[in-house]
Amino acid sequence: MIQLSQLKKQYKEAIVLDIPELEISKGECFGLVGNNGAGKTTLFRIILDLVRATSGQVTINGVDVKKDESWKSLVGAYLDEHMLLAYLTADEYFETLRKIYGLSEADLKSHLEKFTELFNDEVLGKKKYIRDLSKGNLKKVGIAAALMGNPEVVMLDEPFENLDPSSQIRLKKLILREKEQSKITFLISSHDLNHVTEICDRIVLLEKGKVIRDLREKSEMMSKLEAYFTG
Ligand SMILES: Nc1ncnc2c1ncn2[C@@H]1O[C@H](COP(=O)(O)OP(=O)(O)OP(=O)(O)O)[C@@H](O)[C@H]1O
Repeated sequence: MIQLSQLKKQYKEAIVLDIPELEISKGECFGLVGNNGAGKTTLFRIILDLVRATSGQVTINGVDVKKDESWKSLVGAYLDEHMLLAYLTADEYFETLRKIYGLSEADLKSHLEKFTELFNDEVLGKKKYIRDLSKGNLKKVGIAAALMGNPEVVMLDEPFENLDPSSQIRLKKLILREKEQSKITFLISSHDLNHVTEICDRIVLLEKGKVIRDLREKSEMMSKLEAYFTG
């Protein structure tokens, strides 16, 4: 589904990403971990063509993301609040996306119903601009937006960050449900090893831009990651 080849990103002298080969299969829940500055966000930005790699390429369903826009209809992403429209309320924002994605009002209603628990009555119908929402509620809006329009791939950068414990548990359930029902390919970066190992089938560990572990065996993910991070 997503193929990285000979991917390198360099800022002046510093090589911040160096991934010779990596394939993410359809329906996989792919977790990305690594310490601050390891290159997780840079990798997500390159996949979304928000940042250009110094060399190498990313393809989604065989399409080079920097040469063709067709992959964009398959992908939903929430990396940070810059992806939102801060001057709208959450309801106005979802309504705007509904029109962009060509969904019916009923489609939008049924999509947002999936987020009732996660929103916890703090997001919809509030007459509050997105810019005035708490960091956790901003994140919830971004995640709900990323999952709109039946994407085949959903990329979430640090989805658990700033969420209260109840919301973290609700989000985990929601991702697991979507993964089961919609066969979405998830790419999730996280510093929360418990959450990411619980929901992901595969964890890639980045260190200084390089893949140093590619863990697919659920039973040993946590121990291998703990061994690395306690190093
Ligand atoms: N525009 C830029 N100019 C120079 N260096 C950059 C730029 N963007 C990112 N970097 C560097 O690239 C490296 C990787 O950063 P990145 O944000 O991808 O890491 P990360 O794994 O997402 O970190 P964190 O866990 O802190 O979010 C860092 O050393 C960062 O300073």
